[in-house]
Amino acid sequence: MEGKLIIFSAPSGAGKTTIVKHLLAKHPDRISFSISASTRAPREGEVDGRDYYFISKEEFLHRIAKKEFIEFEEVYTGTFYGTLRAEVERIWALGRHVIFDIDVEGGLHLKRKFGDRALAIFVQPPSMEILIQRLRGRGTDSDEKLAERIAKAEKELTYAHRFDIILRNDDLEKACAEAEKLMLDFLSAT
Ligand SMILES: Nc1nc2c(ncn2[C@@H]2O[C@H](COP(=O)(O)OP(=O)(O)O)[C@@H](O)[C@H]2O)c(=O)[nH]1
Ligand SMILES: Nc1ncnc2c1ncn2[C@@H]1O[C@H](COP(=O)(O)OP(=O)(O)O)[C@@H](O)[C@H]1O
Repeated sequence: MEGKLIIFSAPSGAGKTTIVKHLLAKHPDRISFSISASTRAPREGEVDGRDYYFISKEEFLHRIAKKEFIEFEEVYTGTFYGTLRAEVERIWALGRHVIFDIDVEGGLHLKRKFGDRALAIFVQPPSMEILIQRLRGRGTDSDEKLAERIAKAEKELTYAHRFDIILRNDDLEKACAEAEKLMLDFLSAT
C-alpha cells in the first residue's frame, strides 16, 4: 500500500480539529493523526505525544538544523509548529494513511510536496463573524492571542481556492459526513 496524506487546513476556529477527531474515531484502522511538534504550552487536557510533541524552542531549532521536518512554520509569533518526517513514516509503516490538522501555509506546502498522493481540504467557516464566535466560545485564548488568530484568519480565508476542495462547516454533522465521503473516495481511488 502506498501511504497517502489527507490534509485539513483552515483558519483557527473553523472546526478542523473537530472534523479530524470525528474521522479518526470512525476509521482508526485506516488513518492515524500526524502528531506535530510544537513549542506552545499544552492546554488543559492535552497530552504530550498524543496532541503534540511539546518541545522547547531550543530543541525545535536543533531539529530544524538536523533536517528532521518535512515542513515547519512559526505559525504565531514565537511559536513554532512542524511535521516530523519520522512521524509520517511511522504511520505509513503501520499500513495507515496520515491525516493532518495543519495551518493553511503548512497544508499548501505538503500539497506541493506530495502532489496526487495528498488530498488538501480547506475547512471554511460560514462567515468571519461565526469564526470569531467559535474562537471566543472555545475559550482557549487570551484577548491578545485571539486578535492575532483573527488577523491571520482574514488572510488565510483568501487562500481557500488553492486547495483541492473547500468544505463548508456550517452544520457540523453535515460537514463531518461530507469530509468522510471525500476521504473515503480519495483513499479508494488508485
Ligand atoms: N505548519 C504547521 N502548522 C501546524 C502544525 N501543527 C499544527 N499546526 C497549526 O498551528 C495552528 C495553531 O495550533 P493550535 O493553537 O494548536 O490550534 P488551533 O487553535 O486549534 O488552531 C493551527 O492552525 C494548526 O493547524 C504543523 O505541523 N505544521
Ligand atoms: N459546525 C460547527 N458549529 C458550531 N460550532 C462548531 C462547529 N464546528 C466546530 N465548532 C466549535 O468551534 C470551536 C473551534 O473548533 P476547532 O475544531 O477547535 O477549530 P480549529 O481546529 O479549526 O481551530 C470549537 O469549540 C468547536 O466545538
